[in-house]
Amino acid sequence: MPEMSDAMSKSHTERFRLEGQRAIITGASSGIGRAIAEEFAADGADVVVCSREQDNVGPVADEINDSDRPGEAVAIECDVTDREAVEALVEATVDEFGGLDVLVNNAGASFMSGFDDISENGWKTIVDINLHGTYHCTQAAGDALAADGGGTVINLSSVAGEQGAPYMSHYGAAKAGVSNLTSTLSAEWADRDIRINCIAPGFVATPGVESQMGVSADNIDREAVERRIGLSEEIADIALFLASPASSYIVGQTITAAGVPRLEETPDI
Ligand SMILES: CCCCCCC/C=C/C(=O)SCCNC(=O)CCNC(=O)[C@H](O)C(C)(C)COP(=O)(O)OP(=O)(O)OC[C@H]1O[C@@H](n2cnc3c(N)ncnc32)[C@H](O)[C@@H]1OP(=O)(O)O
Ligand SMILES: NC(=O)C1=CN([C@@H]2O[C@H](COP(=O)(O)OP(=O)(O)OC[C@H]3O[C@@H](n4cnc5c(N)ncnc54)[C@H](OP(=O)(O)O)[C@@H]3O)[C@@H](O)[C@H]2O)C=CC1
Repeated sequence: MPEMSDAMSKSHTERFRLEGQRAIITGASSGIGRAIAEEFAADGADVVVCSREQDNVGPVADEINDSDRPGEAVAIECDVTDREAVEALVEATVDEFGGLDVLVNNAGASFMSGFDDISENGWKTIVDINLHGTYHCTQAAGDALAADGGGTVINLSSVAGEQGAPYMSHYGAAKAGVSNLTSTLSAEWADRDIRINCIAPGFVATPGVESQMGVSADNIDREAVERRIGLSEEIADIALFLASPASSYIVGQTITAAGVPRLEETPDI
């Protein structure tokens, strides 16, 4: 009988835990990124939380550190479109925690507009944050992730990048790029033991979506199954799984998390 690997010899609970892991979560001042940081810290990971404004992300680290979560949090201001700032973020993480095991490329933004009305600067702004931000962070973190036996990258794409969503052509194109980078780079970096996966959420109630679309976590039916809006915690749960050894055989995948398809999208049978 073949010997069990180290990972498989651990209990179910141990394989789902992030104890001792060191993670960077970009765009962690709000919404999905904040929920990921909180869940990772609750599961024992030390987290560096970043966003463009120290005043936005500092309170997230304070809240984690003041709670009974076992993981420690450090807040660092970093705009993911700024390569120097991203390199400083990775360096500061390694200095603070002694290494890096998990990178979550969560920072993202969009606005809704018909294609004809998207200016060149508007297009570049969205591609820059969502796609180039992921490029900068992943490239800057590669060596740190490869050290100490490898690491994990979790990207945030979108259903808009998988199936197309009207009035989001810039965002959908950028997120499709994120999804493709996930599969391409996971093959390229397999020999560095860096496992890369991606989550493509549907609509999730976050401050960003609320400001754009007026939907909030307070006015949804959490028990509903059919095409309800999602919660940040439901996306964070997937990130937790993808970061943990329990998902060790999932590589280069984009996992859609969008509830049940709308009835009108169901084909006739
Ligand atoms: C089945 C489909 C399911 C899909 C689900 C997807 C749901 C959506 C998910 C998300 O959107 S997730 C992220 C949620 N959070 C946000 O979107 C953040 C809110 N937005 C912003 O923070 C900002 O608006 C921005 C998009 C980051 C832009 O801000 P910034 O300060 O960086 O740039 P600006 O100088 O304001 O603008 C740059 C450029 O873009 C043009 N622009 C901005 N908003 C609009 C708009 N509403 N309509 C058209 N154009 C816009 C702006 O005019 C500038 O271009 P120029 O005028 O200089 O040419
Ligand atoms: N909510 C949804 O329905 C969906 C979201 N997604 C994706 O999930 C991710 C999170 O979305 P959501 O939680 O809704 O977004 P929010 O708008 O609620 O939060 C976005 C976060 O990104 C940060 N951020 C924005 N631009 C930058 C930047 N240039 N550098 C660093 N941080 C930045 C913001 O912080 P600050 O302003 O402090 O810089 C904030 O912390 C995004 O990638 C989004 O595209 C995908 C599909 C659906």
